[in-house]
Amino acid sequence: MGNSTSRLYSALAKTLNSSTASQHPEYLVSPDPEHLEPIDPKELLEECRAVLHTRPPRFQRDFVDLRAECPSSHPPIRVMQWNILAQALGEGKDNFVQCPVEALKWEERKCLILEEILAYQPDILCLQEVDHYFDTFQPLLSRLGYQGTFFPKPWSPCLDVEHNNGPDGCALFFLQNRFKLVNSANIRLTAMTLKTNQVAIAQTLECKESGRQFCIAVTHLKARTGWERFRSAQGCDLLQNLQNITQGAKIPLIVCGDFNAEPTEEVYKHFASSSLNLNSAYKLLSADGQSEPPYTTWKIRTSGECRHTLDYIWYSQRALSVRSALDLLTEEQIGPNRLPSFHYPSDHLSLVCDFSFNEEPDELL
Ligand SMILES: NC(=O)C1=CN([C@@H]2O[C@H](COP(=O)(O)OP(=O)(O)OC[C@H]3O[C@@H](n4cnc5c(N)ncnc54)[C@H](OP(=O)(O)O)[C@@H]3O)[C@@H](O)[C@H]2O)C=CC1
Ligand SMILES: [Mg+2]
Repeated sequence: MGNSTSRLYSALAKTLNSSTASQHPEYLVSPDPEHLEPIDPKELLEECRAVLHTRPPRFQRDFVDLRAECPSSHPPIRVMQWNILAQALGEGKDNFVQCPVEALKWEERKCLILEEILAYQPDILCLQEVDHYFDTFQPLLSRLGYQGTFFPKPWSPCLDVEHNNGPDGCALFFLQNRFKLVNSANIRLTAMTLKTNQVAIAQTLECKESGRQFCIAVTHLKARTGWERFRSAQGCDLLQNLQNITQGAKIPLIVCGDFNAEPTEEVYKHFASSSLNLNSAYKLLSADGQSEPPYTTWKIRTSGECRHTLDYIWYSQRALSVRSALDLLTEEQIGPNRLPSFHYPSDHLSLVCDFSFNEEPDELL
């Protein structure tokens, strides 16, 4: 084993073993300063693949070119949106009846999540249902060059699960060599003036190459049927916050989230028709550019099969262009037992887009 490999092994092994080594809740343990040196992403990927050697290989997903003729002097901004499935919810609450419990083992599922992130190397990572921020994602991703922010849900349902790892919440990571943080806001969403259990993070970033600023936000709205009006109110509150943060749509905006709402719902319509002038990036994968994908989550619960489009990447359509988007897994790849599985770690698919700034001046938002 070479030096770099053994160094790397200790990095991943440390996060794997931290729960047994600590007397404190795992999520409260600060990373050991000795383990903060940079990691080579290729080496971490190899390490993850070694842990996953008994699992089937990852599925191939291709990027679809959406604006091949779009000339840009700057590299695109790659954004990943992903509800990674909280470990406590997957094991204790979600009731994925066709998913074997062994497929949910954190030691391996963690590596599947990291493998997905390392495979696409996003510049910005917007995650929901993160209940391993402090012990896993923050230490590892910071060593890969990301700056992270975590905002837990005030009353995370993870806390009801025995042997939980702390609350779940939204996390936002960006590559420090590409962006400078200008402004950051943790938002507890309200619904009709009442404080709710759902949160968002919104950050204004400046591209180090182009000097251009934009706002990136991540959220996870209230789940379940019967809560449509509640989600709609949460969406209105988020839009109002984003109006203020973008100085009335002067700053280009990208909003990633698990909205827990189909495109037919009111909250989707609020986002599609807002004065922020947003479009949903994954619509561009459809033949007419007007239809959302047929699913972004697909699972089987005791109540039956749930196939829904709930996850979105919204963007300021006059200021930004989507250069490409990562295709979804096909029904055949997802398989008859649906998600999560030995192949794929979450019940939600990751969405990944490459954005570039349009050449037009900012007033054309
Ligand atoms: N201690 C206290 O005083 C309080 C505790 N709580 C706890 O929080 C919970 C509610 O929190 P809230 O944030 O409103 O939760 P949500 O209704 O938004 O759902 C929470 C999670 O459950 C998942 N989920 C969705 N549908 C189902 C389903 N059919 N079966 C199992 N899981 C599902 C969601 O995943 P996805 O988004 O992927 O669909 C989501 O991550 C309560 O059940 C309680 O446990 C809440 C308030 C106060
Ligand atoms: Mg969930």
